[in-house]
Amino acid sequence: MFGARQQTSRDIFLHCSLLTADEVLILPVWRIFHNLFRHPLRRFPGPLSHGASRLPIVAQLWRGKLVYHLEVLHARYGPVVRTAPDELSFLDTMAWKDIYGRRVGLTSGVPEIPKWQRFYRVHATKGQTTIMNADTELHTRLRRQLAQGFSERSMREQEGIIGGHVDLLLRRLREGRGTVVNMTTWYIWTTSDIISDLALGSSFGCLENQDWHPWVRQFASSSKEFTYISGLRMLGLDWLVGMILSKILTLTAEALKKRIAQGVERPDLIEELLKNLKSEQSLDFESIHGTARSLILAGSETTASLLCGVTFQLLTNAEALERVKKEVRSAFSSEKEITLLSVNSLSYMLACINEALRLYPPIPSGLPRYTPPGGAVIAGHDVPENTVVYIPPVAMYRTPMHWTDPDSYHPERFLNQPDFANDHLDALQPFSVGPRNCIGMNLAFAETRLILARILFSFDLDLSLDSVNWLKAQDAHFLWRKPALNVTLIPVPIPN
Ligand code: HEM
Repeated sequence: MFGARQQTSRDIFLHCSLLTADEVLILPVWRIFHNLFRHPLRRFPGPLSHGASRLPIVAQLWRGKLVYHLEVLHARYGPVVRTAPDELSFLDTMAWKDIYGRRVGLTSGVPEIPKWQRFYRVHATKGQTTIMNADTELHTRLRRQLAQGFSERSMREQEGIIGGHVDLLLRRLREGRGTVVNMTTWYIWTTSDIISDLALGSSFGCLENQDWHPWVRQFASSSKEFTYISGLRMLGLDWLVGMILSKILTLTAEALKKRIAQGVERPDLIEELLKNLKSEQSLDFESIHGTARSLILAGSETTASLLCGVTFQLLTNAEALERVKKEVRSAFSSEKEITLLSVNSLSYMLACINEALRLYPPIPSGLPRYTPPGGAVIAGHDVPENTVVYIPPVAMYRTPMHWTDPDSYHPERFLNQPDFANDHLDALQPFSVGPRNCIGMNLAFAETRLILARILFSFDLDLSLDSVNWLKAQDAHFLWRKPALNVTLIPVPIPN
């Protein structure tokens, strides 16, 4: 009996070692064979190596070069490319609506294509659900409750909070008169202070202290880690992710608890979520906390990138800089006149911002969706179920398929100039489209317009020599890894 048990254990051990060998050798070979010769996506164009395995894409992601790599692949293989065994990348403008623009709910009859959770779970703590990764039902609820905080009316009420931080930024920049300042840092500090004030009820205080808040510093330096985690998930190594996540995520729970304890009405982004905290419809604390953190993650680095991008483009395009300065300085006679509302009349400056979004989209990486049972039709292609699909923004915004002189900065393309009549302006969707598009778009535009107009009104700017190549070959780890953007600011005399 004992012998038989021993025999069984040995059998199991042998079997396990065979299985391991299987996994290491036979399964991958079989899988590669399957991916290349039997997989339903085999008819789509793309490099053999990418059709065989996801490793080449993950390697580019980890190197921070994926956004450029996708540009090269599309230039070589056309508007649809098989970028991994079960993955397609699209450059057709119709794909925006087909991938992201599905309507939720019975009236439309077409459900949304869900987010690819292997990618989206990365930003949550273990098991935590946020607006970014919630299923359709919870997402609809969260979005409805948050929408109020992002309405036109709320933004007018928030002007005091936003304006206060912008005033402080301008004061700090004046203090450094004539010296070289790193605008990357000032912009990140400003947008982080604004969004923390609006999402948590108290500001991180970076501008006040002229120093990094630990959370902001951690996020600014952790985008690379997020990409590593993302890649591990894509390769199916979730257990490793669990170990790493708990180390790099800091919780903002304390600030939120204080905001709840205050109990006051405040025109911020989470007022509506907190009002319902005690009702049956309410979300639990962790979901609110996760969502508040998502707001900060989504709203700080992105808006700072847009500000950096437009500043850099203007400082390297003298004609555009002169024209936008003239527009701003002739529209206002004092800083006080520059408000969230009044900046909307600056049509050339708005075109400059749009063109900066094209050449430097704050979210340069594709946002992956996963086709549901039955598959989907995308840009006229029948795509089978369980396929990862996305639009790669950098490739989309720089392809000659959609843009005249795509690598140069021409704000005029957004002002109906005949030279750019063949441009496909609807290819540019930096805030995405559909039910999961950016809820903070108006806020991002408002902050960017206000800050840019105030800076252009108050300073002459000069790019430092060491920042002339700021944009060239910047790595993208989901978000850009922005180096220092060094600029000299000369205060313009204030008119009497
Ligand atoms: C220039 C700045 C910004 C850009 C380019 C941008 C872009 C985007 C994009 C492309 C998405 C879709 C993400 C996806 O499909 O996974 C998104 C979602 C989101 N953004 Fe923004 N964003 C910006 C600023 C902001 C700001 C200031 C906030 C304010 C809190 C914000 C909050 C959000 C939220 C909460 C979502 C998720 C929406 C949902 O799932 O319903 N974003 N953003």
